[in-house]
Amino acid sequence: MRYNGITESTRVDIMEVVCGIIEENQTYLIAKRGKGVHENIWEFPGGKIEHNETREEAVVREIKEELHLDVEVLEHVLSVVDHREAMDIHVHAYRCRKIGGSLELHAHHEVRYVSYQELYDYTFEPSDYAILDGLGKHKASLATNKDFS
Ligand SMILES: Nc1nc2c([nH]c(=O)n2[C@H]2C[C@H](O)[C@@H](COP(=O)(O)OP(=O)(O)OP(=O)(O)O)O2)c(=O)[nH]1
Ligand SMILES: [Mg+2]
Repeated sequence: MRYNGITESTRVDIMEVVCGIIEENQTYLIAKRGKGVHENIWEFPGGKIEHNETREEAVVREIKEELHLDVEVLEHVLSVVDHREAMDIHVHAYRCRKIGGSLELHAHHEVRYVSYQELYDYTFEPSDYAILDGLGKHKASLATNKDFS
């Protein structure tokens, strides 16, 4: 069978995932994955986009479900593609700000707020290092914007 000119054997499924980079006082929230797939890997909280929701809505929902925090999405930072054997994972990363809620861990073993430099001391999903680099570039451009404090 063919899908848009691509044979079935080469067709790659795509999983669309969002994650939120929650900033607080020049630090960023990272979370250590709990029991299940990729346990103990550090990540930015998030997950799969559901039908009929925007990426921004998915960030807000996932962070509420996983950490019981209310966040406001500030802006898109970067989207990366992780080519896995079974599928391609598209990860869309957004800067966020906490606006409410009290931390509860529903999907992770632990969270930490760390500085930008400290992020590189942790083991993330391979594709997340591109997000760290993108965040660095984003920070640099924001620093030149006087409207950003
Ligand atoms: N949450 C999150 N997932 C990431 C990141 N980078 C990355 O490659 N992924 C991958 C890991 C997973 O294979 C995939 C799906 O994310 P997830 O496991 O958090 O999805 P979810 O919260 O919807 O999980 P579930 O309800 O299906 O248990 O995305 C990241 O920074 N944050
Ligand atoms: Mg998740």
